[in-house]
Amino acid sequence: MTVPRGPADSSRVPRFAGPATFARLPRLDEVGHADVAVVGVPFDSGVSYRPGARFGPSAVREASRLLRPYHPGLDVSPFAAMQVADAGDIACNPFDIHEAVETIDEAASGLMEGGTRLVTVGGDHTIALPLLRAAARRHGPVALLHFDAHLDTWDTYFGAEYTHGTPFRRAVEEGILDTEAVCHVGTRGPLYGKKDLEDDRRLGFGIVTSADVMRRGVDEVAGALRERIGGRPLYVSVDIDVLDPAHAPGTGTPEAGGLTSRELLEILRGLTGCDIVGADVVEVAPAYDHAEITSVAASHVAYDLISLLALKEER
Ligand SMILES: N=C(N)NCCCC(=O)O
Ligand SMILES: [Zn+2]
Ligand SMILES: [Zn+2]
Repeated sequence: MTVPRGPADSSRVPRFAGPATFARLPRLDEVGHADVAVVGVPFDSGVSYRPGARFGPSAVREASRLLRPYHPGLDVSPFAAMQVADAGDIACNPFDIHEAVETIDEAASGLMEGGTRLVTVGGDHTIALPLLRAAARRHGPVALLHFDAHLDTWDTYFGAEYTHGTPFRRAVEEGILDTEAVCHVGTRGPLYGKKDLEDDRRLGFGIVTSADVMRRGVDEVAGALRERIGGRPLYVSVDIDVLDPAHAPGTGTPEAGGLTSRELLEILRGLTGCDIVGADVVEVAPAYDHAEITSVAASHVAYDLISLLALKEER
């Protein structure tokens, strides 16, 4: 039997028919081994404000039905260049965050055996910590590009160490990030105090704010990021709230003054040549969405990340 590859043929099966996998790709159990697996983590017990990101993975899969096989901006057909499959969802405990973090780490590590790279769809930002642990176990401390309205380097909320506002402080404490190359992109909005920024700087992070992107432009920003990252193994974490609420209303902690989806996609496309070892797209909360604005944006972000991985495969 031939192993399926790439999306179902949309001239034979309408895009809107059948159960949703990401981009109508085959399931991992149908292909055996994948170069890249898209995996959902329907977990949102770490949120500090609006809940609902547990429904992100299924919303992003639904919104990804219209993605097409060729990426003109990057000149690549990602699903032809490599085997990309949908690994389904990691089922984790919604009542016990510590257990969920362990489950995500173990499941991600299992999926990465044999060299599969993961593009994970959340879920709230808590999940980045176990995903980084799994990435670092395989690659050593990784460089991090973190697209977000928020720093997510706060210490604790209500005494809790694992929340969607704290994954990157934990990651630095654990030594799983290469702090020579860790950077937030798109941050903005009110903070708890000036100390948030001082702590963040002390942890090693660079910041390109949302306003910096507007003033400097996407090409200059992407060039500077590329230079800082160099040849290091790179993890890319995209909190969809990096986008302006006009471009991504369906999220839990929206902040005015964000990136456009065009700016975000163009910065990502500027990362060609970086050694991306894993990525996530998190914080899509479909209950606050309209007309799939947010889940369509997230599906395109995931598609661009997969396309960058495909370019790496082609070289
Ligand atoms: N959306 C994420 N990941 N974090 C937001 C935390 C903001 C706060 O609770 O103040
Ligand atoms: Zn955020
Ligand atoms: Zn975040």
